[in-house]
Amino acid sequence: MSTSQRKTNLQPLALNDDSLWAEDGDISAGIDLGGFIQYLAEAVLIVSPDGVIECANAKAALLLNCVGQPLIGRKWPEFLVKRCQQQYDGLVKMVAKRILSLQAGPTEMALRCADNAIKDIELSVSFLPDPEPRLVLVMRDLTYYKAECEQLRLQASTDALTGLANRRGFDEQLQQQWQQCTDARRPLSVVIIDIDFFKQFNDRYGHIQGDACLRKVAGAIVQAMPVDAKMAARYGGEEFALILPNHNEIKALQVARDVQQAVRQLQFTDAGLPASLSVSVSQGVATEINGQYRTSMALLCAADTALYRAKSDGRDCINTSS
Ligand SMILES: Nc1nc2c(ncn2[C@@H]2O[C@H](COP(=O)(O)OP(=O)(O)OP(=O)(O)O)[C@@H](O)[C@H]2O)c(=O)[nH]1
Repeated sequence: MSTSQRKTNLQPLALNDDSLWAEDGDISAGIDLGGFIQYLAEAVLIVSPDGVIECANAKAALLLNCVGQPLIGRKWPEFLVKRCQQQYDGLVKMVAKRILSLQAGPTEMALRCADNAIKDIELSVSFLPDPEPRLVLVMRDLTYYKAECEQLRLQASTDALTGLANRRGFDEQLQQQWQQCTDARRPLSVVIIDIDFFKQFNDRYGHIQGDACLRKVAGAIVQAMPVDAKMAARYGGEEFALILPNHNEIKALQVARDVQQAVRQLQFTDAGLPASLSVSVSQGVATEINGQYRTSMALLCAADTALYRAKSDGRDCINTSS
């Protein structure tokens, strides 16, 4: 390939192609790289192989929270958090040994900006071998993207009506707690809580009031939860569930009694419903303590069976799997 072809056609060539380094031709000859990168939409730095910043565009200064401060001559890796400095050094070493191709990334890294703010970025590194090796770093700010991902992750595991965790959040947390408690041979209890005669409530007062009732019951459950409980979730329509790590059956039963009391005391007069109206819940409790359940799902099934018995025992009561 002629030098003139290479000037206009920057393909990802292999770095172990010795001709790239041996030739005298300047791949960027005629291009004012410092001026050129000012026109780019991305944050771009041009650095020497030992990390000294030679050019930076305005977007890069903005990303590094360095506007109005000198960037040229500073060591670029100092803007990376420690773990990423090692990662970046490794990358450059591989380039020096010509293991990597001309481009690397995008790789997720974290910046420590001039004002010490930490920013997640995606970094792409391209290598300009001629006339002397330089690295072109393109950085994309992931702050907005990460916040949005976190927001979506939270939404995906939250019940919109009550603000409690939903079934997905519950299942994930139960699996985690199951692992931790069984590994450490500590007890783990689950409680399933079901509102009694909720269909009648809906039929009599309407679904809007039914929704308000679900929110009130959720609030009562949260209020009754001990601080070391791991999660209260809306498990289904009018069903809730608790994950109680380090709770043996006696402790879990006490939590269920507290929930029972908190729900019994709920008032609905603020919603214009009769002062005499009360709501109750039936609950099933199951505890894993000595390996009697093989999986978290088996533990949950046992709590569900106990709940079923509480319903047939007349409701507003608590049953255990033992
Ligand atoms: N308002 C409202 N109602 C719901 C929601 N999800 C489920 N439900 C209602 O919950 C009721 C559950 O009825 P059932 O399964 O018969 O249970 P129940 O009437 O509580 O009877 P028992 O559980 O046997 O005491 C149904 O009427 C559903 O429509 C919801 O998000 N909002």
